[in-house]
Amino acid sequence: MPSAARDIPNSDNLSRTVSNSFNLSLSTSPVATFNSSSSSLGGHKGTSAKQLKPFITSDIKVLLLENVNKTGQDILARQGYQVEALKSSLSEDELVQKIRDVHVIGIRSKTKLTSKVLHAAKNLIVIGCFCIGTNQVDLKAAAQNGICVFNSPFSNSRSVAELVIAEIIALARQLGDRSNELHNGVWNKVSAGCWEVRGKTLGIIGYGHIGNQLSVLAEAMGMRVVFYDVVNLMSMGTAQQVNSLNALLAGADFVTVHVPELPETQNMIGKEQLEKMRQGSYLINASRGSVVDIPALIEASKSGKIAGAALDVYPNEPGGNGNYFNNEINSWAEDLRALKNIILTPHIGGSTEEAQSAIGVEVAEALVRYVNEGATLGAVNMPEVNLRSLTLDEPNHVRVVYIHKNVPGVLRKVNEILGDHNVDKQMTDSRGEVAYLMADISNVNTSEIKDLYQSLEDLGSRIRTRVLY
Ligand SMILES: NC(=O)C1=CN([C@@H]2O[C@H](COP(=O)(O)OP(=O)(O)OC[C@H]3O[C@@H](n4cnc5c(N)ncnc54)[C@H](O)[C@@H]3O)[C@@H](O)[C@H]2O)C=CC1
Ligand SMILES: O=C(O)CCC(=O)C(=O)O
Repeated sequence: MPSAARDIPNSDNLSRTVSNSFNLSLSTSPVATFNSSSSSLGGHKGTSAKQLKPFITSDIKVLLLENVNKTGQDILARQGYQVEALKSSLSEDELVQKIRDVHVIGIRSKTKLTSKVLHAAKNLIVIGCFCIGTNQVDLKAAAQNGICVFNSPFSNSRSVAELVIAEIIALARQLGDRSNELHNGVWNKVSAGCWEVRGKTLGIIGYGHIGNQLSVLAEAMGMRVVFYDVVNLMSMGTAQQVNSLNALLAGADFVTVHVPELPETQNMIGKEQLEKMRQGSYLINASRGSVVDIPALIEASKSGKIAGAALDVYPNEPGGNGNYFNNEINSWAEDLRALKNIILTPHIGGSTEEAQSAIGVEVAEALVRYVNEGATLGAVNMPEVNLRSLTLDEPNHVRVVYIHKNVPGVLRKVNEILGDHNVDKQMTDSRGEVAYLMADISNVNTSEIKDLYQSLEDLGSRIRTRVLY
């Protein structure tokens, strides 16, 4: 346990030595939070004020699922938090049980944090998605419960782009089939239907972090690149933006999809779109399983319209390694497995040592900053609010974090409460229905902290109050 954790007294004998435990950097001492239950960091409304006490770092319970990289586990453990790391995901029912005591949860793409799970998560203050996609989390329900969500927006983009490059060449040369045949002892030296990629056109749907990287790599191999995106974007190299999905589908030899999972991207590539693609072209999907209609792809492959495809993502993905990918999980799985020149990978686009290590650091640091200092920089469901860290020459300071409903008149009431003290700095911002206020106030007597906390808790607009010091 770090020394700072030992320095932080309980609420019954708060002493000013607490000020010495202000966070100076992420790698040093943590800052305590004034809680609304003995094990929470500002629980849901309705918890008993009698149990108020500041947390010590070893009170913080962190649950990491889906084999979060050791870099991230170590950063959280070094803070003195209790870290439990599991290799697989958990089902909704298992999560509802397990998440009750947890303050911080770290997941990857498979764990579904639904509104039912979040409702059971009475102590949860923050979610770390150790990946790019955040579609697996009900972001709105999280915000409404005062739970901040972080992700890693681009640490695995390059890894995905490199996988797609490998797949473009592998599909063009039917590498998967030749390798399978020879593994089965069959020598089948053919050139029919095998191509160089030089001079071919790559169509990228969704020209974001991954699409950009891919664009550069594909041009370096002599491919022509066109892209379609809902936003007008600057092209990398000599890539050209086209103004419709249909134009992209009709003009590309290889089509690759890199859009987020959204209502608009559901079955974005279905029967109609596959019909618009060039005869003998190829489709790659490493975005989300909901984006491509797989039964339609199976038909297009059987008819020869599509010469090959690479899929890294699926509608229902097994929760952990070793589970079968068969018709019980997706009714078309066995049909898909039987097709020629279809590369099937188990959602490994971002699975490289480099990407996972970088994601571990990035997301764990964001979680620590949020738990210890209340900073929401980079949050995907809350406004971005930050104040410089408190320093040792600011004794008797308290940092107040107040997450509230974004309705008129709240700031006036909050400032009436804070106004009894000296407000040194304050920042507030809103995002949709939720607003986030952070204030550093000085000359606060320890005896006043409980009242300050309770006054904020009693406001009708309150979603979550935290007092860090
Ligand atoms: N297979 C894997 O392991 C991985 C999969 N992913 C998936 O890839 C997706 C894309 O990742 P990034 O490139 O980092 O995201 P990004 O957010 O940087 O780029 C997405 C692009 O798609 C565009 N877009 C959104 N809706 C669209 C629509 N309806 N039509 C056309 N364009 C649209 C956006 O404007 C944006 O330019 C992620 O959301 C995630 O689901 C990400 C990382 C790893
Ligand atoms: O492997 C993972 O953690 C998920 C990768 C992914 O799909 C993402 O980053 O969105």
